[in-house]
Amino acid sequence: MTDEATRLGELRKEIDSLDQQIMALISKRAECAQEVAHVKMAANPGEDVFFYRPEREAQVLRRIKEQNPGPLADEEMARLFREIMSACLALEKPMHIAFLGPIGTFTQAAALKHFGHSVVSVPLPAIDAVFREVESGAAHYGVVPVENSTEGMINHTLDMFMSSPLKICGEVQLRIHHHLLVNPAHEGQEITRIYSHQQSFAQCRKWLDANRYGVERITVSSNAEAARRAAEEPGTAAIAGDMAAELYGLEKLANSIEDRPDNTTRFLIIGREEVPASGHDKSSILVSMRNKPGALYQLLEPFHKHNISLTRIETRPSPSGTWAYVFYIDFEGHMEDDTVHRVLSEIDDEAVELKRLGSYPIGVL
Ligand SMILES: O=C(O)C(=O)C[C@]1(C(=O)O)C=C[C@@H](O)C=C1
Repeated sequence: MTDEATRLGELRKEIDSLDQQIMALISKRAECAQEVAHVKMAANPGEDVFFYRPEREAQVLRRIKEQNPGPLADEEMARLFREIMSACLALEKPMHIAFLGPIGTFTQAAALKHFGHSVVSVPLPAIDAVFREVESGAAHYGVVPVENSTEGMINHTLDMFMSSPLKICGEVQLRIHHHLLVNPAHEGQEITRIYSHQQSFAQCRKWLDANRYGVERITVSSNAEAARRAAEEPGTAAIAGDMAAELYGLEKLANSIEDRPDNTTRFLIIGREEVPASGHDKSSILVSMRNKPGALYQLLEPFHKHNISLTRIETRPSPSGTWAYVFYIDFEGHMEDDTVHRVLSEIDDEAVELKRLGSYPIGVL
């Protein structure tokens, strides 16, 4: 036997033994999670038990990232534990997650990044359909896009919160890479049409102008739908991501064509329950003020006075017409915190309406 073969043999034996230990530990962990489920059910007989604990999951993943000894990257290690927890939770209760579909969209990728792959993910055709599915109890949680670093807010999602009773239970960010995709079976055909979602066209506008100027751009309902059409129609291409490319067997004619290299979309997790504090949280509110001079100052002053960091403020037109304008505000902290409590009661004194959309762990993955 060569030296290489001997050494490889030793190392593989060690890997086999480590795998066995990892498997035994994961199985023990899964048994623990099953026991957690029994404890939860015994303590709340006949009630709707909350098996999924977003604040606990955030704490576990943060701890993993902090204590990771390497050589695996923190994100990689957290991803592995994300999947272990997802599988453990599925033993407690299989989760149904509604997302803005169809299958293969970035929203599905965000849902799987946040919840892991042991959930049942349910594609729905529109943002309001995702809200309805969760409101009715048909899905445990929903995932919808809320903002993109290149294109700004997804107003439809913001506006849904004006009328929906749902809470924001989490957030997840996804780096968005768009590719120009074609069906390899159509090779040699001149591309005369490009399909994509309106947001993706906007995120790749400069690249398209520089590289495919004059080619007809056809807006469709999602990137996945664009990929489906490109797979079927010769002489067409799609702008979509990896998941859609894989799903429809498309090939990359050009890779990562987004105009900004940091192109990122933030998604919200919507659910029916409020989330307790995880120790590193964010909150969201909707506020309408009277249309008078100094209204915006009055709204922001309590945040400044109590040293609370705002992470976003957006203005939206009022749906009813009785509100002059509506502000959507994200800030650091949890509504259980004393300071946040004080800020909100000061705003409440001045506002026409204050709606608490929820407090949730700042995205870990
Ligand atoms: O700690 C709990 O409450 C659990 O149910 C266990 C566990 C885990 O696997 O760590 C599983 C699911 C929850 O979402 C959070 C954590």
